[in-house]
Amino acid sequence: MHRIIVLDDIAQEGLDLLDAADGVEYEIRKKLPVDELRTALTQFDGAILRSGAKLTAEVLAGNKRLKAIVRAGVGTDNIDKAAATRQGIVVMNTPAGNTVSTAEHAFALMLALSRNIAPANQSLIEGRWDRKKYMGTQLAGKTLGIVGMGRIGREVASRAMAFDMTVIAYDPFLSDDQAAKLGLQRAATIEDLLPQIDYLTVHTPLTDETRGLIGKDCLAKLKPGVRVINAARGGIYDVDALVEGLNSGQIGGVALDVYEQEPCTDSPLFGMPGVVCTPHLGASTEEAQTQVAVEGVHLLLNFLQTGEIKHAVNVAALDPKTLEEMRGFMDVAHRLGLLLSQWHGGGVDTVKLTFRGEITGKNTKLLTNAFCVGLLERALGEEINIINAEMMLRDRGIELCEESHHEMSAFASSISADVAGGGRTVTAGGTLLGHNMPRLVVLDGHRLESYLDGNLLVFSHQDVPGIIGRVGTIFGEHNVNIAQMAVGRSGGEPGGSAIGVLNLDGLPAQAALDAVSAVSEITMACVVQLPPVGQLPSWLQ
Ligand SMILES: NC(=O)c1ccc[n+]([C@@H]2O[C@H](COP(=O)([O-])OP(=O)(O)OC[C@H]3O[C@@H](n4cnc5c(N)ncnc54)[C@H](O)[C@@H]3O)[C@@H](O)[C@H]2O)c1
Ligand SMILES: O=C(O)CC[C@@H](O)C(=O)O
Repeated sequence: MHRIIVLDDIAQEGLDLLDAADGVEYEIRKKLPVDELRTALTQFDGAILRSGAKLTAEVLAGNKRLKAIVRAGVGTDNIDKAAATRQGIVVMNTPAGNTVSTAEHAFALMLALSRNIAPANQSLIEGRWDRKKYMGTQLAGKTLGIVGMGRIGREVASRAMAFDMTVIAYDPFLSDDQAAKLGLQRAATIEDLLPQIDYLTVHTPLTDETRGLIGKDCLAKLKPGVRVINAARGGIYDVDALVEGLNSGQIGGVALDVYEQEPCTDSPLFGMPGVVCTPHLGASTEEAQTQVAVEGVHLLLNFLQTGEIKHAVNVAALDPKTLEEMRGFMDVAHRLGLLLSQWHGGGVDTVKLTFRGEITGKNTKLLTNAFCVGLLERALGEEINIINAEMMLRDRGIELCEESHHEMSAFASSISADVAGGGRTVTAGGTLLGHNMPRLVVLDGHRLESYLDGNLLVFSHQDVPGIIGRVGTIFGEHNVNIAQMAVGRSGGEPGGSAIGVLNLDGLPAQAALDAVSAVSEITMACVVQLPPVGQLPSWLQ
């Protein structure tokens, strides 16, 4: 049974889907204090929320059950994504469901500012007929500056053009070609845009870069009387600068839907002339809320029931078809990680992964993540999965580098990994035979073909006659059956170094290992434990 917690109001259509889903139960728990929220979250597999609940690092700390968080909406700034990633929790959003509603709200705010809708309404209901006082400006013929030309920015732009406005936009990802296709002008920098516009609207996420993006310096570059709108995130405009600009007349009007701290019932801007504010209503339409709730619930159910990852903001997407295609090689990568963590022995500083052949045409990030899980899971146990593995590795100061070479080696596709640290570098290469037969094909420069399956004895030795026989005898004496055996020599010539890999039916006793290690030609021997072939970790099933 998958348990889902609903942390904010979501549309009934979304709840109906939860009611109808097999093997799912849900609880609606809103506005929980931090301690209760932390405890509650430990009892659920998935969570769905809007912008009300705050999933901080503190709230997620120590949670071993939660696997997915879905934001029914766009902005995920109320979720600590680094903390979620570290705990292996996938965070997904519904990027497009409220785009049009939010663009329309930004536009409504722009119109409200231009025609003094809010103060004129207030004055009328207070008994005055102030037609002269509320003289407005028309939008046609004016220039709108848009910072952030993603989904919402583009919808605002097309509406502005329909109102006969000129649009100038700044977005680091907007090219001249795209701007031309959209019928607008591209500004190379925000500073270039500011002196040319009559209205300014921002449609960026709140990031370290956009926090305080429009502050005193920027506002000073505006034409006097410019009207500014924010239906993106509080914090993008500097509120003190807005107050100062309104007082000096540099700014003609301010419309806000969003605030640095929400809920926000107190702001120096509230009540100032020329200010109109709404309580984060951009996405509050029936249409948007139905879309984000339905899409969000589908995302959560699909993830919990099939492992599909779509619209994730902290990991690569993983749909069932890709998982099916990649499962075999992800299994190889995971087994190589497990093997090298045991063969290296610990104290890893760097990891280099090389992908060759056909597999490079696929999403090799999945292979990287699967390898990292294998490398770390003996140390970190069930806490690690393909969502958090790379971050966990980097958090431990381990450098990771990945290379892809389209040309094939001896195999249609192969993965090789170099793991270095503490003065020792170990290398393993693997491939997949058929759909589900993972093979080790190189170990520390020695070519071989060994099953990546179950308990292995790996031993490096001098390539002289009699070694295999002696190891076989020792294991015979200790009643350990050898199921398969592979030996590889460096350079292919006899007499150099060699590596043996034995697949054992059981784990050898320490006395057997000591006896093997005591053979003078054996330089190193180690038992490597891998899952039996066909036994997949939960994230690969
Ligand atoms: N008021 C609401 O209810 C409401 C509803 C939906 C979304 N939002 C907010 O609107 C934001 C935008 O939503 P979207 O769907 O258009 O997102 P989006 O990802 O499609 O677009 C964001 C754009 O901002 C650009 N950008 C990022 N940093 C920038 C910078 N420093 N300068 C200029 N451009 C920059 C990006 O390149 C991208 O094109 C969301 O992040 C969310 O916070 C608010
Ligand atoms: O949940 C809401 O209504 C706010 C949504 C909006 O801010 C978003 O980022 O999608």
